[in-house]
Amino acid sequence: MSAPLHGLQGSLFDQTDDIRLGPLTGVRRIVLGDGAWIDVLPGWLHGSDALFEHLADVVPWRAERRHMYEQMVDVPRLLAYYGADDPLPHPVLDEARAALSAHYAAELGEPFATAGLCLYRDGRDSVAWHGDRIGRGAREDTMVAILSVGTPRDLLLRPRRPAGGTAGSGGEGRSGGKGGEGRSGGGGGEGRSGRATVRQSLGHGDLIVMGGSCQRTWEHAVPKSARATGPRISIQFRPHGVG
Ligand SMILES: O=C(O)CCC(=O)C(=O)O
Ligand SMILES: [Fe+2]
Repeated sequence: MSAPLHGLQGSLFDQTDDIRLGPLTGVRRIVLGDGAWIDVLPGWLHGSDALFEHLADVVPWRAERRHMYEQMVDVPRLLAYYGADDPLPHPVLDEARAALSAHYAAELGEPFATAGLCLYRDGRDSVAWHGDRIGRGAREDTMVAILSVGTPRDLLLRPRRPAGGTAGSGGEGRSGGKGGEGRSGGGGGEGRSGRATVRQSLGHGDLIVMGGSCQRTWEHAVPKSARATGPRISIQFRPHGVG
Protein backbone atom coordinates (compact mmCIF):
# COMPACT_ATOMS: atom_id res chain seq x y z
CA MET A 1 0.00 0.00 0.00
CA SER A 2 2.74 2.46 -0.75
CA ALA A 3 2.05 4.10 -4.09
CA PRO A 4 -1.50 5.41 -4.38
CA LEU A 5 -3.59 3.17 -6.57
CA HIS A 6 -6.47 3.93 -8.85
CA GLY A 7 -5.63 7.58 -9.15
CA LEU A 8 -6.50 8.61 -5.62
CA GLN A 9 -4.69 11.73 -4.63
CA GLY A 10 -4.15 11.76 -0.93
CA SER A 11 -5.94 14.60 0.76
CA LEU A 12 -3.73 17.02 2.60
CA PHE A 13 -5.56 16.49 5.84
CA ASP A 14 -5.88 12.74 6.01
CA GLN A 15 -2.50 11.27 5.21
CA THR A 16 -2.14 9.15 8.32
CA ASP A 17 -1.88 5.39 7.99
CA ASP A 18 -3.51 5.07 11.39
CA ILE A 19 -7.04 4.01 10.48
CA ARG A 20 -9.46 4.74 13.31
CA LEU A 21 -12.92 6.06 14.06
CA GLY A 22 -13.72 9.14 16.08
CA PRO A 23 -16.65 9.38 18.49
CA LEU A 24 -20.19 9.59 17.14
CA THR A 25 -21.11 12.34 19.56
CA GLY A 26 -20.68 15.07 16.94
CA VAL A 27 -23.41 13.72 14.66
CA ARG A 28 -25.74 16.50 13.48
CA ARG A 29 -29.32 15.79 12.41
CA ILE A 30 -30.93 17.55 9.47
CA VAL A 31 -34.71 17.08 9.32
CA LEU A 32 -35.78 16.79 5.68
CA GLY A 33 -39.55 16.57 6.14
CA ASP A 34 -42.20 13.90 5.51
CA GLY A 35 -40.66 11.91 8.36
CA ALA A 36 -37.24 11.77 6.72
CA TRP A 37 -33.95 12.92 8.18
CA ILE A 38 -30.21 12.62 7.66
CA ASP A 39 -27.46 12.55 10.26
CA VAL A 40 -24.06 13.81 9.15
CA LEU A 41 -20.60 13.60 10.70
CA PRO A 42 -17.77 14.88 8.50
CA GLY A 43 -14.43 13.12 9.02
CA TRP A 44 -15.71 10.34 11.29
CA LEU A 45 -12.94 8.02 10.06
CA HIS A 46 -9.31 9.08 10.31
CA GLY A 47 -6.79 7.54 7.92
CA SER A 48 -9.46 7.29 5.24
CA ASP A 49 -6.97 7.42 2.37
CA ALA A 50 -5.21 4.33 3.73
CA LEU A 51 -8.58 2.56 4.03
CA PHE A 52 -9.41 3.57 0.46
CA GLU A 53 -6.19 2.04 -0.85
CA HIS A 54 -6.76 -1.14 1.13
CA LEU A 55 -10.36 -1.58 -0.06
CA ALA A 56 -9.51 -0.74 -3.66
CA ASP A 57 -6.91 -3.54 -3.49
CA VAL A 58 -8.61 -6.37 -1.60
CA VAL A 59 -12.34 -6.11 -2.33
CA PRO A 60 -13.55 -8.40 -5.16
CA TRP A 61 -15.16 -5.59 -7.17
CA ARG A 62 -17.80 -6.64 -9.68
CA ALA A 63 -18.96 -4.82 -12.77
CA GLU A 64 -22.68 -5.38 -13.31
CA ARG A 65 -24.81 -5.13 -16.36
CA ARG A 66 -28.49 -4.43 -16.25
CA HIS A 67 -31.41 -4.57 -18.59
CA MET A 68 -32.65 -1.05 -19.16
CA TYR A 69 -34.51 0.80 -21.87
CA GLU A 70 -34.61 -2.47 -23.83
CA GLN A 71 -30.87 -2.90 -23.88
CA MET A 72 -28.07 -4.09 -21.64
CA VAL A 73 -26.08 -1.28 -20.09
CA ASP A 74 -23.13 -1.24 -17.73
CA VAL A 75 -23.97 -0.18 -14.21
CA PRO A 76 -21.66 2.82 -13.96
CA ARG A 77 -19.80 1.87 -10.77
CA LEU A 78 -18.23 -1.28 -9.29
CA LEU A 79 -19.98 -3.20 -6.52
CA ALA A 80 -19.36 -5.67 -3.70
CA TYR A 81 -21.71 -7.08 -1.10
CA TYR A 82 -21.04 -8.56 2.34
CA GLY A 83 -23.82 -10.40 4.15
CA ALA A 84 -24.20 -10.16 7.90
CA ASP A 85 -21.98 -13.22 8.45
CA ASP A 86 -19.35 -12.48 5.82
CA PRO A 87 -15.99 -11.24 7.11
CA LEU A 88 -15.66 -7.56 6.22
CA PRO A 89 -12.60 -6.49 4.23
CA HIS A 90 -11.08 -4.41 7.05
CA PRO A 91 -11.51 -4.63 10.85
CA VAL A 92 -12.37 -0.92 11.08
CA LEU A 93 -15.55 -1.72 9.17
CA ASP A 94 -16.56 -4.18 11.90
CA GLU A 95 -15.88 -1.42 14.40
CA ALA A 96 -17.91 1.06 12.37
CA ARG A 97 -20.88 -1.30 12.13
CA ALA A 98 -20.73 -2.03 15.87
CA ALA A 99 -20.43 1.66 16.76
CA LEU A 100 -23.38 2.58 14.54
CA SER A 101 -25.46 -0.29 15.92
CA ALA A 102 -24.76 0.86 19.47
CA HIS A 103 -25.37 4.54 18.74
CA TYR A 104 -28.70 3.94 16.99
CA ALA A 105 -29.87 0.91 19.04
CA ALA A 106 -32.79 2.65 20.75
CA GLU A 107 -34.00 4.49 17.67
CA LEU A 108 -33.47 1.70 15.14
CA GLY A 109 -34.42 -1.24 17.34
CA GLU A 110 -32.07 -3.63 15.52
CA PRO A 111 -28.41 -3.70 14.55
CA PHE A 112 -26.86 -2.81 11.21
CA ALA A 113 -26.08 -6.11 9.49
CA THR A 114 -25.04 -6.06 5.83
CA ALA A 115 -22.42 -3.97 4.03
CA GLY A 116 -22.71 -2.91 0.41
CA LEU A 117 -19.67 -1.30 -1.19
CA CYS A 118 -19.56 0.87 -4.30
CA LEU A 119 -16.49 2.11 -6.13
CA TYR A 120 -16.95 5.22 -8.28
CA ARG A 121 -13.86 5.15 -10.45
CA ASP A 122 -14.16 8.73 -11.66
CA GLY A 123 -16.75 11.40 -12.39
CA ARG A 124 -18.39 9.26 -15.06
CA ASP A 125 -19.50 6.73 -12.46
CA SER A 126 -22.80 7.55 -10.79
CA VAL A 127 -26.03 6.25 -9.37
CA ALA A 128 -29.40 7.50 -10.63
CA TRP A 129 -32.24 8.76 -8.42
CA HIS A 130 -33.66 5.97 -6.26
CA GLY A 131 -34.71 4.98 -2.76
CA ASP A 132 -33.28 1.85 -1.15
CA ARG A 133 -36.65 0.17 -1.44
CA ILE A 134 -35.80 -3.39 -2.39
CA GLY A 135 -36.62 -4.69 1.10
CA ARG A 136 -38.36 -3.33 4.16
CA GLY A 137 -37.30 0.21 3.34
CA ALA A 138 -40.24 0.26 0.94
CA ARG A 139 -42.73 -0.07 3.79
CA GLU A 140 -41.07 0.78 7.10
CA ASP A 141 -38.91 3.47 8.60
CA THR A 142 -35.33 2.25 8.67
CA MET A 143 -31.75 3.52 8.41
CA VAL A 144 -28.96 3.28 5.86
CA ALA A 145 -25.57 4.44 7.18
CA ILE A 146 -22.90 5.35 4.62
CA LEU A 147 -19.19 5.80 5.29
CA SER A 148 -17.30 7.38 2.39
CA VAL A 149 -13.57 7.25 1.62
CA GLY A 150 -11.60 8.67 -1.27
CA THR A 151 -12.43 11.73 -3.32
CA PRO A 152 -15.63 13.48 -2.22
CA ARG A 153 -18.68 13.22 -4.47
CA ASP A 154 -22.03 14.93 -4.00
CA LEU A 155 -24.92 12.86 -2.69
CA LEU A 156 -28.17 14.60 -3.61
CA LEU A 157 -31.50 14.07 -1.88
CA ARG A 158 -34.91 15.30 -3.03
CA PRO A 159 -38.53 14.60 -2.08
CA ARG A 160 -39.91 11.70 -4.02
CA ARG A 161 -42.04 12.53 -7.01
CA PRO A 162 -45.66 11.69 -6.15
CA ALA A 163 -46.97 8.56 -7.84
CA GLY A 164 -48.71 9.45 -11.08
CA GLY A 165 -46.67 12.61 -11.40
CA THR A 166 -45.62 14.09 -14.68
CA ALA A 167 -43.63 12.05 -17.14
CA GLY A 168 -39.95 11.59 -16.67
CA SER A 169 -37.47 9.08 -15.45
CA GLY A 170 -38.34 8.42 -11.86
CA GLY A 171 -35.80 6.29 -10.10
CA GLU A 172 -38.29 3.51 -9.55
CA GLY A 173 -39.95 0.94 -11.72
CA ARG A 174 -36.73 -0.40 -13.14
CA SER A 175 -35.58 -3.67 -11.70
CA GLY A 176 -33.56 -2.91 -8.66
CA GLY A 177 -34.36 0.73 -8.98
CA LYS A 178 -30.86 2.09 -8.67
CA GLY A 179 -28.84 0.78 -11.54
CA GLY A 180 -29.71 3.61 -13.81
CA GLU A 181 -27.26 5.27 -16.05
CA GLY A 182 -27.21 8.90 -15.03
CA ARG A 183 -29.74 9.91 -17.62
CA SER A 184 -31.54 12.06 -15.10
CA GLY A 185 -28.29 13.84 -14.29
CA GLY A 186 -28.19 16.07 -11.29
CA GLY A 187 -31.11 18.21 -12.28
CA GLY A 188 -32.52 20.34 -9.54
CA GLY A 189 -35.47 19.20 -7.52
CA GLU A 190 -36.75 22.65 -6.81
CA GLY A 191 -40.47 22.82 -6.82
CA ARG A 192 -41.00 19.33 -5.47
CA SER A 193 -43.11 19.94 -2.41
CA GLY A 194 -41.58 23.39 -2.41
CA ARG A 195 -38.25 22.07 -1.20
CA ALA A 196 -34.91 22.23 -2.91
CA THR A 197 -32.52 19.39 -3.43
CA VAL A 198 -30.23 18.74 -0.47
CA ARG A 199 -26.58 18.28 -1.37
CA GLN A 200 -23.97 16.56 0.82
CA SER A 201 -20.37 16.23 -0.24
CA LEU A 202 -19.13 12.81 0.93
CA GLY A 203 -15.57 11.44 0.96
CA HIS A 204 -12.47 11.31 3.20
CA GLY A 205 -14.12 9.48 6.11
CA ASP A 206 -17.47 11.32 6.16
CA LEU A 207 -20.57 9.64 7.60
CA ILE A 208 -24.18 10.13 6.53
CA VAL A 209 -27.12 8.19 7.95
CA MET A 210 -30.41 8.32 6.06
CA GLY A 211 -33.22 7.64 8.50
CA GLY A 212 -36.93 7.70 9.21
CA SER A 213 -38.97 7.53 6.02
CA CYS A 214 -36.03 8.67 3.86
CA GLN A 215 -36.08 5.62 1.54
CA ARG A 216 -39.84 5.95 0.94
CA THR A 217 -40.53 9.66 0.87
CA TRP A 218 -37.22 10.92 -0.49
CA GLU A 219 -34.83 9.66 -3.11
CA HIS A 220 -31.09 10.08 -3.51
CA ALA A 221 -28.48 10.03 -6.29
CA VAL A 222 -24.78 10.50 -6.94
CA PRO A 223 -24.78 12.37 -10.26
CA LYS A 224 -22.00 12.28 -12.76
CA SER A 225 -19.44 15.02 -12.39
CA ALA A 226 -17.99 16.88 -15.35
CA ARG A 227 -15.05 17.92 -13.23
CA ALA A 228 -12.08 15.58 -13.25
CA THR A 229 -12.53 13.67 -10.04
CA GLY A 230 -10.62 10.88 -8.35
CA PRO A 231 -12.22 7.67 -7.10
CA ARG A 232 -14.56 7.30 -4.13
CA ILE A 233 -15.66 4.22 -2.20
CA SER A 234 -19.02 4.21 -0.40
CA ILE A 235 -19.67 1.65 2.36
CA GLN A 236 -23.38 1.27 3.18
CA PHE A 237 -24.50 -0.50 6.33
CA ARG A 238 -28.10 -1.69 6.42
CA PRO A 239 -30.20 -3.77 8.82
CA HIS A 240 -31.29 -7.27 7.76
CA GLY A 241 -33.83 -7.22 4.96
CA VAL A 242 -33.16 -3.64 3.88
CA GLY A 243 -31.80 -3.42 0.36
O1 LIG B 1 -22.56 6.35 -3.14
C1 LIG B 1 -23.33 6.43 -2.19
O2 LIG B 1 -22.94 6.78 -1.10
C2 LIG B 1 -24.79 6.08 -2.37
C3 LIG B 1 -24.99 4.67 -2.87
C4 LIG B 1 -26.44 4.30 -2.88
O3 LIG B 1 -27.31 5.11 -2.76
C5 LIG B 1 -26.83 2.87 -3.00
O4 LIG B 1 -25.98 2.05 -3.37
O5 LIG B 1 -27.98 2.56 -2.70
FE1 LIG C 1 -29.14 4.18 -2.21
